Amino acid sequence: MKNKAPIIEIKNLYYRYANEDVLKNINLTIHKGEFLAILGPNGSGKSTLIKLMLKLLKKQKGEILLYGTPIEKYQAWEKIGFVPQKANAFNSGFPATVYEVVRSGLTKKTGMFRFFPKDVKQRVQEVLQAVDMEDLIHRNIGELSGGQQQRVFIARALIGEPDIIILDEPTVGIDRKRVDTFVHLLERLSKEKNITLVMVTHDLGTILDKASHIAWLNRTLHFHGPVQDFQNLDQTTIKSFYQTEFETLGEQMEEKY
Ligand SMILES: Nc1ncnc2c1ncn2[C@@H]1O[C@H](COP(=O)(O)OP(=O)(O)OP(=O)(O)O)[C@@H](O)[C@H]1O
Repeated sequence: MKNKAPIIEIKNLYYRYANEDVLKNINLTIHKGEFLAILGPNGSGKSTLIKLMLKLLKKQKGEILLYGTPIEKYQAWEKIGFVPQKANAFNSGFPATVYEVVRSGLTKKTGMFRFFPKDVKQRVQEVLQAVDMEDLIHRNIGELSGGQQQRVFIARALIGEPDIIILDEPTVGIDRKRVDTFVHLLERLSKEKNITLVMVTHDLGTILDKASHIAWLNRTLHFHGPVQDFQNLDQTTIKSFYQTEFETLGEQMEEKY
């Protein structure tokens, strides 16, 4: 990854909730165009790390640089799209159409006022097309399946023309086959639009042939590197990541858990 610009740099990062150390000495650099999957057991600090990168939590100790700027001073949030955990949890009566949900991704911050209303409609159609959802533009969001709702949220993130999209477990509650299609869509966006992706996931089997890099977190960062290097790790090393709950890597790759 020579000559690729660092987009997110995390240096000596620690985080503590009231009486629990959750992140310890995290050092991680994410470069332009990477598709990074963040993996780790429940409660290992994955969501906390993502929230710190997005300034949804205030940094306590260590450094976070976004495009080379310390996060405290960073302003260009329109470059960073976010798809939160359980975005796909609308009930069928939720009173918003797919069009409205996607349009709501255009905020003052993302430069909505650059667009005339006619152009907004066109932009919504374009991003829905990118996720193969343009036919459902007038449907109510709550009437869609979990996988379809997640695609709408990707479109919502895309409408601000982000440089990077951060996703927190976007595939929870979606069946295996649809997860594969969804992750394939992300991979395509990453390649075609050169969008950097950071995705927290439990779907190791699905992610291994799609992501470019893996970060294995369990309060500390046990591994960070290209996916091929992760696949070449020996089983004793991988076992130490899981601590207690361990199956062979082969089983992990075959089974969704
Ligand atoms: N707001 C909070 N206040 C106190 N403790 C919290 C808070 N949010 C998370 N925690 C604790 O911090 C630890 C890490 O949580 P976090 O959500 O970052 O883990 P995670 O790896 O994303 O977990 P999961 O895979 O289950 O979503 C957990 O023990 C959790 O209980």
